[in-house]
Amino acid sequence: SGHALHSSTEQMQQLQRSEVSMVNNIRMLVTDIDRLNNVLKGYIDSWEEVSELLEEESVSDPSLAYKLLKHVSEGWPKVDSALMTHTHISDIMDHLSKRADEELLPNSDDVMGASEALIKLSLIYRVNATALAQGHLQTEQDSHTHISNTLPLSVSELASIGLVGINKGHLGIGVEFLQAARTQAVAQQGLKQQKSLRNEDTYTPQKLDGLIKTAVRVHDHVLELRGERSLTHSTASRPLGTGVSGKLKISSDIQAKDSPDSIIGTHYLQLHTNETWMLKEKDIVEIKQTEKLCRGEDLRPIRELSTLFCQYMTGNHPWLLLAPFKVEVISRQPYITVIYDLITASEAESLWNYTAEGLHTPNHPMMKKNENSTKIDWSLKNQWVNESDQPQLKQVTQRIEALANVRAGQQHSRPYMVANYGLGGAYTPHMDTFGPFGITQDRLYGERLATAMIYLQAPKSGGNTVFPWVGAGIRPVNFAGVLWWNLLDSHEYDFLTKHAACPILRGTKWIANKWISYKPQWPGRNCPKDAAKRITQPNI
Ligand SMILES: O=C(O)CCC(=O)C(=O)O
Ligand SMILES: [Fe+2]
Repeated sequence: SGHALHSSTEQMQQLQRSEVSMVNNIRMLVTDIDRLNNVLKGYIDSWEEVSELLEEESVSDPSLAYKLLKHVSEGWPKVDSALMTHTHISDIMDHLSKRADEELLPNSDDVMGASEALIKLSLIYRVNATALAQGHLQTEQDSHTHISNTLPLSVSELASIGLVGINKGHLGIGVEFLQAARTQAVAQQGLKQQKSLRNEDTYTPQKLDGLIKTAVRVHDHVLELRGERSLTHSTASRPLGTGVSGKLKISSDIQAKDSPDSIIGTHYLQLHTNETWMLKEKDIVEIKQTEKLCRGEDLRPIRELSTLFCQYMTGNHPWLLLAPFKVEVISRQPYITVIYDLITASEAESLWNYTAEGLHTPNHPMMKKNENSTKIDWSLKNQWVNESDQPQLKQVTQRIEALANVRAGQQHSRPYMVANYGLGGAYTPHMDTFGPFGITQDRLYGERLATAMIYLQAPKSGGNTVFPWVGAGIRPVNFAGVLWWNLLDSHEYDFLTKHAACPILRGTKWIANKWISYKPQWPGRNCPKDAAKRITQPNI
């Protein structure tokens, strides 16, 4: 198995740095070998000139003797000094040959991971495959179309990505990439004929036509049978083939008429008691709402949005009277806030620098199964960091403690989880809690009462944190924290806190999570007066 380099942009940057130095070494090696090669070849040539004339007794011939002596006396010092470079050559070769043992190198799994990432990005941000082929990253975000530059993709790259898409069940995207490959192949065919070049691409327009025809047939069939989207597949909203569109009934259209645009808040909680809906519809709605939020939509009605506000807050802590935090209320129920400048730039930087060397693929206890067996998928690498390893974390904890009126220090909770996302890095919808369906728990500190998540580095584009059942999302901002309460004041789970990280489109995303545990809060907090009543606003 590989090192899953694609699941951490930090490790891909490390690879890029090492690649630059490796290629520089290879350049030096080639120069040294060329020089040695030339000198040795010159010596051979010079010898061959002399040796052609040489016969058994011929060194007694004065001119020949002269030539022989000159050949060796002038040539050998050059050979000798050229041979001196062999230590340099073997040093470089030594260095290069150790790379595979000492460094994480990508393999075909990483290329597959990168293809899947491109498919995921296309699906969620509605990337235009034809534009992407030509080096324009055209996406839909914040309800607008964004265009930026990227590298153009070749016919065979487009075709392989398209086939990965189809194999992974993303038929609409797959067909789009195959069509983009075909357009490119046709354009290049003309060009190649002009230059009378041989067509070396294995994907000819004819071959792609065949692939597209089959893929379109499968696409339309799946759309008819299964609809537009499930956890395991996606299609375009309309059939792609000609002729069938008339008789096709489109299930998502019918569904759209009967159900509200979005199912959020108490409406969702009411549906919780309906077992059939929970089994059949919940995951689809969740994924669709997550994807809308990732594109920057807000799913809530204006009447709810109009109750939100920003404010300086102290958490009633005297310490923070001097320097209150800028807090933005993202949602009142559940209570989700963004706390700006929760960490300083230098604290954030030293934390990710510290973590960069020790990143590893997390072993998520709920990786395989989660509530209703939805697969947890996260493309990130992480490390757990203690306050004693990074002393400035103590101050960060103190700020969280003061603002949220909790105990979150090293003796009251687990270390910070510092994570770096990968190519298209995302985290599918999940609760941060161990329960109610989880297989592990924290016997020492109890449930994760609240989550304080800090954006150490915000990606340039994509990577929002979204709450599909709240109908709200957060655009990451450098050094801001997001705080939410996973348990209600009645101590029950708040299912509305289910959240996801949208795939990163561009840039690097580093986060640090402090999970505030349940048990250590008992000495400092009152018991709930009314267990059945939701208490809307905890201390901040
Ligand atoms: O990165 C994000 O936006 C969310 C991260 C998250 O949900 C987690 O680490 O549990
Ligand atoms: Fe989470």
